[in-house]
Amino acid sequence: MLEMRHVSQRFEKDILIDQSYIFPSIGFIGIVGASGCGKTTLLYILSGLLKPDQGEIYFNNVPLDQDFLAKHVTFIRQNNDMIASLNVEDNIEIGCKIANLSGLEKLPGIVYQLDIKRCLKKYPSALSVGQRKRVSIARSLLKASDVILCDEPTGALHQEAGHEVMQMLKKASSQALVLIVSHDEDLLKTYCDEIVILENGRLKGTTHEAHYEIIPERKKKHYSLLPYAIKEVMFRAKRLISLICFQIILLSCLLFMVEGLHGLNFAINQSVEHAPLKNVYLVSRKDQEDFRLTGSHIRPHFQSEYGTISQFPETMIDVLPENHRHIVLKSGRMPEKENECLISSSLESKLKKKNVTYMLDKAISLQVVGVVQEYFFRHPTFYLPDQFTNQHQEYLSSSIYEVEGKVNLPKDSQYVVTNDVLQEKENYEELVRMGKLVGSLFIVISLFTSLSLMKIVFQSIALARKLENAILMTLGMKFRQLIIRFFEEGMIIGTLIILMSYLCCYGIREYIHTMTDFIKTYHFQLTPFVIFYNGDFYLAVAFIYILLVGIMDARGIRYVKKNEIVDILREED
Ligand SMILES: Nc1ncnc2c1ncn2[C@@H]1O[C@H](COP(=O)(O)OP(=O)(O)OP(=O)(O)O)[C@@H](O)[C@H]1O
Repeated sequence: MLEMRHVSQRFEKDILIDQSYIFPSIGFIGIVGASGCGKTTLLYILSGLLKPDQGEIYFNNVPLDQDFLAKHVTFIRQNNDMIASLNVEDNIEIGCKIANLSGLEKLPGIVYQLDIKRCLKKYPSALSVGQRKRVSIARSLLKASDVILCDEPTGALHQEAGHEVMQMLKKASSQALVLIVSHDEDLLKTYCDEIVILENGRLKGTTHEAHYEIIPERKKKHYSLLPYAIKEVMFRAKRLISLICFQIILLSCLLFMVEGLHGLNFAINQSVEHAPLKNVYLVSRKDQEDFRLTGSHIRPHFQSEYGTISQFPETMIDVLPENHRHIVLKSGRMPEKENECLISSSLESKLKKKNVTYMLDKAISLQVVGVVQEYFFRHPTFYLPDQFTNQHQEYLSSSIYEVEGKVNLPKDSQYVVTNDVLQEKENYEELVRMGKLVGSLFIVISLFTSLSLMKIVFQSIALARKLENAILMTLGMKFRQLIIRFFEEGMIIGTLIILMSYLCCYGIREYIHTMTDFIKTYHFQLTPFVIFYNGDFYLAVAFIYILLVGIMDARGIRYVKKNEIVDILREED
């Protein structure tokens, strides 16, 4: 039983003046009145969508709460009361799903009764006005609404269809209170049990005796509205496609840049780790004078530059350290005799035969017995064994010493200590640091730009969906549910973008892997599927990004303020 107690409402004029009225629990009641007298406003007040200036509405002697609309009411409007992204079946079921009411199994019977089976998979845009009304009535029947509020349901229908709708509503009124606003008094007189006239803020009709009944609680069933969010995203795909593509390109670039820098760092470290001379320090005096430095793992520097390898005049010649366990050979073995040597892998392809000639004071024949694996640093080098220098003492310097290992280095500050490998590492690291700085700047600027773009797109979509969201609220959707819906949609879009970006990035990596020379040099380490050591980074990026897109989309809720629902609906009317 729906009851008004001392309800007053005023806009520019009085719509309702201290009105108390009791509607019956079931029955078909028509509401008539001059245009602009407030009939639609009365329906909004009775549904709970509009809080009156004064007074209160009671349903079964209880003031309306926020569940009233969802649980007990179906609002049938003259124009649009359907969700464009959902087909007819979803549009009928959504009433129950929003309110978490069971009873979906009744759908086939209701569809048959209203003769809309053929339309079930159609979208609202493909329906006639009459079919739309049938869908709205089906929604109210499926939900077993106690109150059905109809605002000019036959307004846009031709006569025959109007009668059909009235017959259906009449049938529904045997189990519910159907309140119908119409200008067609004859139609109302034909079908309605009673007619109430709204005039000068007063309701003229037969108010009923208070008769409260206990309405048994409807069986609850929890439904997820996520499938509807997915359908909404698909429905808006055309508007989102350019945004999504832009985001994918941007994110792929960012990920690829991070990958590149990360790979570069990795490759540099690996290169240092296995560089033959990584532990060899050259020690000289600041004044360049000769001196004597003795101790374990210390030897005079071999001045290899006094001679060249005849076939490779530009290459470097170094002496292998005593401790060479860290050296990785690509092929062959370590030298065991004085005339055996190693070459770095960048020389391998140029070496025609295993024997080379070292032009020192005389021509010395060397045999290449192994190839040193190179990582990031690529230096065409010949590595001579320690024994070789023993045979050519005249080339040992007395002003530069080679010291293996940091612990053996002299502490005195008059010495100059250098290590080519570490020096090179520092130089490259400096470059990577600069790359990171520029990269971070690029990331911040492009993220800011792309998020601003996203904001504009989401804003325009949210504005276009104002009416649809208001309709969802007339179906009983609560503000909280609407925020979650927006948020879910944003997360779906974010997830889509992230997955596509990772795939795209993975694709680029795979492509680069086909360029073997490049990859040998730069060692890209892309791990888009969050498996390896930088997995945490990708997971964090994905999580933050998806959350951010969800929040940005949820901000669209500000265009559907609770107290503006009625205004949005009125704008459409
Ligand atoms: N939210 C609002 N803000 C300001 N004025 C409003 C608002 N809602 C309704 N009105 C005004 O209240 C009056 C009643 O409007 P309402 O739409 O309820 O009348 P109605 O009887 O349904 O009219 P019609 O029969 O032409 O559809 C109108 O003058 C309208 O402009």
